[in-house]
Amino acid sequence: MTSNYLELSDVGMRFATPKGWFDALVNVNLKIAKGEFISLIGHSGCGKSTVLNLVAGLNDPTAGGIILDGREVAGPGPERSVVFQNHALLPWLSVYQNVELAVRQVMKGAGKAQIDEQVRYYLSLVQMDHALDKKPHEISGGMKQRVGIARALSLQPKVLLMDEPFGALDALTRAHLQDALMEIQAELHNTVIMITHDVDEAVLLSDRIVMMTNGPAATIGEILDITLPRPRDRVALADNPDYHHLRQQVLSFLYEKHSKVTRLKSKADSKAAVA
Ligand SMILES: Nc1ncnc2c1ncn2[C@@H]1O[C@H](COP(=O)(O)OP(=O)(O)OP(=O)(O)O)[C@@H](O)[C@H]1O
Repeated sequence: MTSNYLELSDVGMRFATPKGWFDALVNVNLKIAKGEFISLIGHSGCGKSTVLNLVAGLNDPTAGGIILDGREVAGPGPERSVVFQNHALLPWLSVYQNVELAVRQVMKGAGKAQIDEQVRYYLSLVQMDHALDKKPHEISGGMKQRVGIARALSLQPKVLLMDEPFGALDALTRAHLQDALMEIQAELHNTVIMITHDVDEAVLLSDRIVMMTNGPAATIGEILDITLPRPRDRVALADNPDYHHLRQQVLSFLYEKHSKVTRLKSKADSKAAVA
């Protein structure tokens, strides 16, 4: 397993604003191995989505660069698919057709039967193969998110990017989707970067948690290895002292080392960052 399948080197992002330049990110360095599940966590506005957008190729970094599987990331591409908090299914297409559209994108020239097999495979992975003909408005928010994940996976991306994928769901639905994602991960071994605000979710799902400092000029503060054995069971973890220790380390980073007080200080610093 190479530890630099995806590599962010000295990445910086500076936005032009009406008040001048705004340094959102500075010196972001991160090496991610193939098949690794990474969570990005940090206070609101610290730059998590900016990192994800850079890896997605939606923005170009203003400093440094990003290499994926030996190639520099330049612009968006199907090898980096994104799942957003609010599913972006096409409302006039059925569940099946929404995934079919993505499958056709990566299986150009494939026969109908081959495409059909792929569409059904990815929808069965997220347990949505019972609702192939339903339209998005006929299914729940959790189901829509499942279809969104199936669609993103069906692109067979080198990296799956998830921006708070379960943020809009109720706690029970969220737990079901986290479990589904862990099962899929065990089967497909995707390389994943997921943004979350949920400490328990980050510890449950991740191989490493990347904790970001507060902006402006945010960067990676600490990286925590989550060594809990897999498969992970949320109920069993509730009694696991290692789980509680890891959880505590994330909470300490967020609320002691980089709490709101630090953020107020950073705000004063921001005047220096906005040239
Ligand atoms: N296009 C832009 N132009 C100017 N500033 C921007 C732009 N995009 C993001 N920013 C600023 O960069 C900083 C990081 O934003 P970003 O959305 O990445 O944070 P985040 O950690 O994802 O926040 P949240 O958790 O609230 O979604 C913020 O201060 C934001 O206002």
